[in-house]
Amino acid sequence: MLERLKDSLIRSPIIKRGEYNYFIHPISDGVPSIDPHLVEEISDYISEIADMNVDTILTVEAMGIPVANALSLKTGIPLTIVRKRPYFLEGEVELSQSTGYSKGVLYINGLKKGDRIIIVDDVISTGGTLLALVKALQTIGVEVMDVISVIGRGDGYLKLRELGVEPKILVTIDVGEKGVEIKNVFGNQ
Ligand SMILES: O=P(O)(O)OC[C@H]1O[C@H](OP(=O)(O)OP(=O)(O)O)[C@H](O)[C@@H]1O
Ligand SMILES: Nc1nc2[nH]cnc2c(=O)[nH]1
Repeated sequence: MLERLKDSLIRSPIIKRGEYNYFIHPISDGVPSIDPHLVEEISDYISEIADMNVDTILTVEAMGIPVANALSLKTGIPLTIVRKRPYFLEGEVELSQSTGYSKGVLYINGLKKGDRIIIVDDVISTGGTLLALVKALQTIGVEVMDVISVIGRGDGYLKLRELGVEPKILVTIDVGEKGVEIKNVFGNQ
């Protein structure tokens, strides 16, 4: 399972962002191009393992969008995108995001107390993005039914356990200067 994802990951080129070994992959970067069959393989798999009894699929700009949109089209569930710029709408929630190589601010619009959602993102590394996002969602009173990341590296995902969330990571990798190795595939117990 997830053969296209695994095969494409082990071919990912690595660049340095400071000291950080950054892998470049279509799902996380849109580079060189995104194979729709790869996106379909991933969104099909997510629809089978996630709680899809939700009001909306939530993703984070930018690279969570291709997979989350495919899942939305497949299930007919609306897509909500957390943006990197404000809209100043009533109830907009601002949160700061940090990753292994960047810091930023995110803005949530369109969610209200009691909404049931799943979060779909492309990568979890330090866990900084999803930790801040889940904390903000919990203050709104949104019910986070599942957190899915297509790709996982490092142990940052453990931070989410402080919030009572166990993310479902489809493929866990190791990233060295030489390349990407597959560590685990979700469901491969
Ligand atoms: O677990 P973390 O260390 O937080 O890293 C994961 C985040 O990094 C990437 O986002 P980025 O802000 O690089 O933006 P992009 O999606 O626009 O590439 C990715 O889309 C995740 O949201
Ligand atoms: N493409 C990509 N996205 C990331 N997000 C966090 N770490 C990484 C990485 O190494 N590569």
